[in-house]
Amino acid sequence: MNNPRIIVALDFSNKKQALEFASKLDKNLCRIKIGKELFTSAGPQLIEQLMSYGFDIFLDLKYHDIPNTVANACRAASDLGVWMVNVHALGGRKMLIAAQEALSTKKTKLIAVTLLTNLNKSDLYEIGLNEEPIDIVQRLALLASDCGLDGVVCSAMEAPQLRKIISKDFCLVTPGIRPLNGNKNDQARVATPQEAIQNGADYLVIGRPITQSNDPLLMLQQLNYEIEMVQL
Ligand SMILES: O=c1ccn([C@@H]2O[C@H](COP(=O)(O)O)[C@@H](O)[C@H]2O)c(=O)[nH]1
Repeated sequence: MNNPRIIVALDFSNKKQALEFASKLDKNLCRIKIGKELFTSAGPQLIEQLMSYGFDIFLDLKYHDIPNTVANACRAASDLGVWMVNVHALGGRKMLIAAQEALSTKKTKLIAVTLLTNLNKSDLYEIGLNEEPIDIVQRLALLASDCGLDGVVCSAMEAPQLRKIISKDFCLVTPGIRPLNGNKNDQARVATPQEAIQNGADYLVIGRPITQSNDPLLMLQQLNYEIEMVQL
């Protein structure tokens, strides 16, 4: 597979568990996402190791700070040679532009988180955002696109609307993916893998449905098969 669409969220607490799990995966069937928990415990050395096994790495640290700080963090991430890194779109235009300009190699894709997929309308109301999730996601995605970023993180529920208004090269990365009738855990805005692809998602971030499966490789193969069926 030239362009694996599944990004496995390697949400483990330490390097040993993460490497053991990664050894069960196939680099031709997935990319790997390293988030805050694993990066804090294992650091950049783990990224280098996984890249040496041939995996593309999405460094999901969701930077959100003043422009100078975020720009320097993005430069450090692209120096590591990761495939993708992200920031929060809520950091605003100046931060997004500084981050984009700071990448040391344009081989690293920079994307912006719009609204976390665990948030629903009442969570948003509580923090003073009295709008539909889709309206907020759309506004932040347009901002990210205007600032020259490569794409956004959104839920697959919002992908159809974004596909109507932003160029097809703009990458939509969708967590909150659950098999039909699967446990939602702490996710709110969810979709099945088939729905995500039909809705126009480019990449599907999938954690627990794969990491907690009895046979992760088989699960990965099945999910890829389901995705391919939609693409035919
Ligand atoms: O809006 C967002 C942004 C990032 N994530 C991350 O994706 C995975 C999802 O894991 P699951 O186990 O499939 O729920 C996780 O690492 C999150 O930090 C997200 O869920 N939503």
